[in-house]
Amino acid sequence: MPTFTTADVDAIILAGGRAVRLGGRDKGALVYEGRTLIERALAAAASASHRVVVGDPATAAVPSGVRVVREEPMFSGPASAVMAGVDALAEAGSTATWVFVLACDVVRSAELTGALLAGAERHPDADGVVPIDQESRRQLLVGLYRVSALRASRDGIGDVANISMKRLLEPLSLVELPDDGYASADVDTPEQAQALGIELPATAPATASVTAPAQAPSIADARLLAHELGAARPASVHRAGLAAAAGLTLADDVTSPSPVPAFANSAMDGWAVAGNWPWRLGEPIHAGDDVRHRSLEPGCASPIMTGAEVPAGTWAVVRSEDGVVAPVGTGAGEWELSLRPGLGDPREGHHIRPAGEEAAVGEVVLHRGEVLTPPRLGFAAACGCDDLPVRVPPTVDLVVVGDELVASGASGAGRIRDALTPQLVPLIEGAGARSGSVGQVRDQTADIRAAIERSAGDLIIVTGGTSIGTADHTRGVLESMGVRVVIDGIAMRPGRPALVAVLQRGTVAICLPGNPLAAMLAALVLLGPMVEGMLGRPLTRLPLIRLAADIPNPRQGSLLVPCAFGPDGRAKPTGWADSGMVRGLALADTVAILPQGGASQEDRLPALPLAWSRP
Ligand SMILES: Nc1nc2c(c(=O)[nH]1)N[C@H]1C(S)=C(S)[C@@H](COP(=O)(O)OP(=O)(O)OC[C@H]3O[C@@H](n4cnc5c(N)ncnc54)[C@H](O)[C@@H]3O)O[C@H]1N2
Ligand code: MOO
Repeated sequence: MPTFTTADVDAIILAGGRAVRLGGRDKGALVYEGRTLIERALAAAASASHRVVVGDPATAAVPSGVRVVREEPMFSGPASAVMAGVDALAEAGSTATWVFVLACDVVRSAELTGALLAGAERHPDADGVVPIDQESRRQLLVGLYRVSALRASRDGIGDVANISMKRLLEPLSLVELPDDGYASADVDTPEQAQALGIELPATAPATASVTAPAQAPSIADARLLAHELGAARPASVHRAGLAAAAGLTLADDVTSPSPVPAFANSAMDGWAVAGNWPWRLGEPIHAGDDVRHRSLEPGCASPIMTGAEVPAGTWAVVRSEDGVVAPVGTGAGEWELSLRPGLGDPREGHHIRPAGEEAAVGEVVLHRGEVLTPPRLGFAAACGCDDLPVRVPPTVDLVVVGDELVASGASGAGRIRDALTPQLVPLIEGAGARSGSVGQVRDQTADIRAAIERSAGDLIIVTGGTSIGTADHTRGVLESMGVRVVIDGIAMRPGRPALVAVLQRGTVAICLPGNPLAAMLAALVLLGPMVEGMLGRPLTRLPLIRLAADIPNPRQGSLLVPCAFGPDGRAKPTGWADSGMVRGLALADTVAILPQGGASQEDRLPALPLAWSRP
């Protein structure tokens, strides 16, 4: 039983921030999947007792009955807006214990509200529940908070204008709710809006071409964008036999065609027994025997093998080491079974695996989006499945650009051995995609364009030529092809100049810088999430690691550092980590993501996992 009902819960929709990165547009009025962001947030809190929007009363379009209030002073920040909402709810006569705070730009908050309520029910002493995203950031603007705790915090602080949400929530004891699917992500940039298909009214230029200025997304945002872009691709589905399905992704939920186990069976070698002992011994039962026409009479026992079906009437199974068989009376060829001295009567069902213990007929046993691991294939077989609905892995074509590159032998005399193809092809396969055509092309606009146009892949990876040198043509080629750019640079080094664009025919192109470490790091950020999206898998959460020593990062954006784990489990830089190098990553177990400003040994840092390395 819920400890509180939704009548105890109000909602504050935050819709009044200055959307600076969106060119100052009114975020609440943007339309996602047919509804404005304010409408979506209100719908996410549809069951709330009272709902209030904190935004601009002059422009916010809300249904009748929903109040719009404004924080004082205007634009004094989210904490101030939340408390304006709390006051407005009290004025409206609400006495609810809990309040949802939903920023309208968290377009998928509806996916979280149920879990937030459940979290508050599970933790009755908590002051709030907040999602924690894949980069271990608390998403405070899509939370459920105890109203009295918010008020008490404000009373302690005094003026909440321009204080952070973190500060307002400091005294609250919050429970974290893992948000594995990025449902708590907000729409901050034109790229994110575009990736979601949100049209931006023309108050400011949206990113229309490769050269349009755009803010480089963080690694977290780049992963999210790549995943969303992948997920937007139409799914291709087929049925695969179990052997062929290994490692593929389920396209649909799978229900069990039979109960597991299909029949009640013995968990031990011993005797099936019925009634009181001593039991008279009957015919043995072997695994595979059909016992539908047999039944065990009271006072009888049948020797039974592990896994054999127990006949009707069986009370329990006695293990072979727990029973003693002796001739009956003077020994007329009949035998009886007794329990060893000191053992109590068997309890009903002892050592019997009941039918349907693991799965019932028709029960969903495997879920859409799950990868078919060896144990899941075994489970599918046990359920009686012969083939499964799976997603067809996307094909990824690789175009390696560079006049100087050679495919074999040593570098020298202006020739550089191609060090990317040998690592990108297995990276593609390891991500769950199929490697398609692999070709090297010259630094010529026409050649690069022809390679991209020829590709029949679901995704094209182009390496090299992303920079601004006279021989760097990749950007120009894309521009001339009228692509839609989704990512133009990632706020990280090495790997900053990566580009993600959607061709007019809908195929996605990932352009990686030519420097080998930069290319691999950008590929590690973008490729896995994009393929996960294409396969209908959730976005993998980044693992958290600890450093062996502090590492500074005085420059802008994240610094990516290939590291090896020491015996103490701490990550130590491998060295050889300049953008043009290849050795450092070859020695690495993980890649630490250092935020701007650096990180200390105390921090738990997100890292790019390397699928081939030990954890
Ligand atoms: N004036 C500026 N120059 C550069 C900038 C900049 O901002 N201003 N950015 C630098 C950064 S950061 C990177 S990363 C690189 C990106 O370069 P490109 O994507 O244009 O790549 P290329 O010029 O084609 O090659 C760079 C380097 O990598 C070698 N390479 C290329 N492909 C391979 C391969 N398959 N295997 C091995 N090595 C490869 C190539 O020979 C060059 O040495 O630009 C900086 N410059
Ligand atoms: O970003 Mo470049 O990728 O630093 O080397």
